[in-house]
Amino acid sequence: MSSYLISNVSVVGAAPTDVLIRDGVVAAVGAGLAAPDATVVDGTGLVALPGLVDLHTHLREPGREDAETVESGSRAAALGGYTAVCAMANTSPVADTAGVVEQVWRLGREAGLVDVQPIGAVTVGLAGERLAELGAMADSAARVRIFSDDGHCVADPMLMRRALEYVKAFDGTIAQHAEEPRLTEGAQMHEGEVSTRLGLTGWPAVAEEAIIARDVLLAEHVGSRLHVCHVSTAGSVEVLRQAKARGVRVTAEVTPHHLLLTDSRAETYDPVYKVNPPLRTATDIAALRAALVEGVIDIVATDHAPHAVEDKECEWAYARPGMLGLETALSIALDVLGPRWDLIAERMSRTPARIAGLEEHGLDPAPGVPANLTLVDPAARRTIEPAEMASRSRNTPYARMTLPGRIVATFLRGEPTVLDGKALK
Ligand SMILES: NC(=O)N[C@@H](CC(=O)O)C(=O)O
Ligand SMILES: [Zn+2]
Ligand SMILES: [Zn+2]
Repeated sequence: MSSYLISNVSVVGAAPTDVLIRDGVVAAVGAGLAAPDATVVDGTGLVALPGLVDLHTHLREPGREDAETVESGSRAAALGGYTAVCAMANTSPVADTAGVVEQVWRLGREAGLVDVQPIGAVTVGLAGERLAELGAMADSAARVRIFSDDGHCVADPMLMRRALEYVKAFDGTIAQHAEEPRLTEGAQMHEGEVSTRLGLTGWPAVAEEAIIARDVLLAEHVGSRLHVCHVSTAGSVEVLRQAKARGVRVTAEVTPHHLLLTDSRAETYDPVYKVNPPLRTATDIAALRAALVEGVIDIVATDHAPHAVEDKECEWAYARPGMLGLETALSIALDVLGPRWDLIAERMSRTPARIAGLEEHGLDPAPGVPANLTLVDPAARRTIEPAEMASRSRNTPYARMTLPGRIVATFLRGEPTVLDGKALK
């Protein structure tokens, strides 16, 4: 295995030092390290972070390889500074058996760009009727610990209770897409002033908040771990705050787009802004940002949702919801939070790794630690060009926006997956 000496780099915002990587682990951290055999990577002006971990990624394989594959999504992730991603189960076939989660896990190993940790479905076919074989997925080579019907809500409270109870045996987590389906029938965007003006059916905040309120009570009742996907409203933050104050075992994520973009984007009728849950208001954004800083929201997760051109470049009502996220998440976080590196490391690497149980990830560079890390140039600014993205899809809401920060290099177990801003595989 090779050795790399990252010189003069700021580790999570601290004063510049050197980081020596050897045999897949961090061998030493300190100023003035000498290693004649090592390849030198000039870290001047760069910040080293523990490799980012995404708890919510759609890779579309199996089934929609035209939109994304495990390999193309892994490349997008590595370019975004990620060393691990959790792949959502709403593929075709659905990842509701040991066979499918093992296939996704194996494809991730073969691509070798990030660790791909499959998430298993909660219910068979995401149909919300009976539990999938959670135990078999947990025992499989993929060692599934997070289960989610994401894209759909586990709306039946009895099924949700059973799922929470079942995963408690192996300290698993149910990740809920919180959307009361009876309140969002035909919904096209956030229910509010803009939807009224545009005449589009609204997706009210209460459809999310009602499910989160129910689920934190269920999780409390059975003593299980609940994770709330893509929290998008100020009211959800208040429900989470109360639950956490009571000691409920709940964690929550917010996406980069819900921290930055408002429902006024729908005025363009450009379906690139159509997403579930929908873009909300400036008031919601302010509450989400504050909650993320405070820790009421634990992590940033991308909800990277690639869609083929024909599913996005059509009339708003027919377009599929979802937007790309992996290649822009760190830039949005930097834009929203500023250069608060410890906070960024906490919300985008350490805590998501802990929630997912990925023990080799989310660790700051220190001697003996697996060398999963990313180097960021905080001074760089780049203009987002959809055609230049590694994803097979083009549905980024940031096209032609100039964003701060650039990923210069990413290391997975001591080997670079990205160098000079370019993927090596
Ligand atoms: N976020 C979305 O709008 N879409 C996701 C599903 C989901 O995360 O709910 C997708 O799979 O496309
Ligand atoms: Zn979802
Ligand atoms: Zn999703």
